[in-house]
Amino acid sequence: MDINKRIIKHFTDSAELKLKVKDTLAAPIAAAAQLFFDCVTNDGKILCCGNGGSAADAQHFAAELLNRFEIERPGLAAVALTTDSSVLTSIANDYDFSLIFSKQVRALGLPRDSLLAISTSGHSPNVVAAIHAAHDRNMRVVAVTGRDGGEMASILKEGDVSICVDGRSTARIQEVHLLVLHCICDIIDYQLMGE
Ligand SMILES: O=C(CO)[C@@H](O)[C@H](O)[C@H](O)[C@H](O)COP(=O)(O)O
Ligand SMILES: [Zn+2]
Repeated sequence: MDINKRIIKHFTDSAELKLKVKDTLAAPIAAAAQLFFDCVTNDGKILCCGNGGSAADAQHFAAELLNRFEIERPGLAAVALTTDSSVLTSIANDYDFSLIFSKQVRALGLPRDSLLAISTSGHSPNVVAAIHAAHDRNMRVVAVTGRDGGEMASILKEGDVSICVDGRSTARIQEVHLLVLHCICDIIDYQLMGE
């Protein structure tokens, strides 16, 4: 395949996956936006985690809530658990990499807070552990996953929200995840400020 054809296939595959899942994901995306809206308007904060590209997504979402998305509004309480290298390296060094997020959730999480847990496989042990920690802290969870949702989808509780992108490629799933997170930002802004 020549390079131009490869590039066009990436664009086509990405657009096709977005169109394939849009109807199925509309309801869970709306539910996630409502959960986070209720959280941040009741003195709660959103803790966000994921690995690799999903760590970038967690940071991207936290920045758009804490600072701004597309309109002017008050900053909203969201924190990425992926950014403090001292915290991350000390937990991984002294305990285990699988605990880098859950230890932060146990230390920072309150029942009025919520967790955004992102994983394309749904199987990353540190994200799974963060969900268990959030449940132990009586927090609600929004799981943004791919494929069949993996272990993450199976451990969610009543009141949590599962947004599972039915795709096979990690990159394509991540591209839908970013759109999902932008939809959530837009709905929260709309609920707060109107058109
Ligand atoms: O961005 C990419 C691939 O597009 C990678 O960095 C990817 O996020 C990493 O391999 C992650 O460790 C994958 O973890 P997960 O999505 O299965 O939880
Ligand atoms: Zn990537």
